[in-house]
Formats: sequence, structure tokens, C-alpha cells
Amino acid sequence: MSNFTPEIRVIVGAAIVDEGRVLACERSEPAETAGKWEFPGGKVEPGETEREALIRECEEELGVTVEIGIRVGGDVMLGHGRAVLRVYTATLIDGTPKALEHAELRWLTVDELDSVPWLPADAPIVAALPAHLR
Ligand SMILES: Nc1nc2c([nH]c(=O)n2[C@H]2C[C@H](O)[C@@H](COP(=O)(O)OP(=O)(O)OP(=O)(O)O)O2)c(=O)[nH]1
Repeated sequence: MSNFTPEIRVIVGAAIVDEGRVLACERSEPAETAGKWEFPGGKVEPGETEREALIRECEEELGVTVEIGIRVGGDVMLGHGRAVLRVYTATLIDGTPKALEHAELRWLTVDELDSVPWLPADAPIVAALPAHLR
């Protein structure tokens, strides 16, 4: 059909900041991305706002309650333009993050941001992070 418009999924990530450090999470699956590091988050489901999706994902993946702040960096295209990644700052309201779905969690200072292999799409977001950690 000539009027077919493919759906663009929005993937949200939370840059959880605490005492000048950001929480980095090592993916455990699937095999193609296991061992790469990311911001906790995932797909925004129909009927959900981006902030609601982030709060839900942080509960599911880390067992914490977060408050969402401001955007970090710009939109990053994923999957040949089929999805877009949007990252927001977040702060912990309740709980201590646990690796419920990730292989490992690490709190990184601004000097440690490059110490883990981030998912490739996260590079521009990580580059924009220092301003939020100082
Ligand atoms: N959560 C997250 N995903 C990222 C980041 N960077 C990046 O390229 N991605 C990609 C990896 C995945 O292909 C996709 C997120 O999918 P996901 O499988 O984690 O999302 P989800 O939790 O909603 O998954 P599911 O319910 O469908 O299993 O976005 C990031 O910083 N955080």
C-alpha cells in the first residue's frame, strides 16, 4: 500500500544519577548484545508516556522507584530507523538497584564513563553525560 507508514518504536533509557555517578547496566541477553552496557529501560508500550515507561522498567529491571528528570543528548536512531532511543536523567526515590535482569550493575564516575563497552547507539548519550554528573 502506498500509504503504509512503518511504526517507529520509542525506546527509553534512564541515566540514574547519584552523588555524581551514573548507573551502567550490563546486558545479559540476547547473545548479540550480551556483555554490552546500557541504561536501564526498554520499549514504550501503547498508552504509556515515556516517563511512565521508564518508571515501570526501573521497577522491573532494578527493583527501584525513580523520579525522571531531563533529556540527555538527542534522539538516537536504532535498527535502521525503525526505533529511536531517548535517554532521561533519573534519581532514586526508593530502593537500591539490584541486577534483576542484567548481568552486572556499576556506578560510574565521569572519569569511568569509557571503562565499559556501551551499546554502540549509546555513544552520543554517554558523550553528553558529563554535564549531568558535575
Ligand atoms: N534499555 C536500553 N536499550 C537500548 C539502549 N541502547 C540501545 O541500543 N538499546 C536497544 C537494545 C534493544 O535492542 C532495545 C531495547 O530493547 P529491550 O529488549 O531492552 O526492551 P524491552 O525491555 O521493552 O524488551 P521486551 O519486553 O521486548 O523483551 O534498544 C539503552 O541504553 N538502554
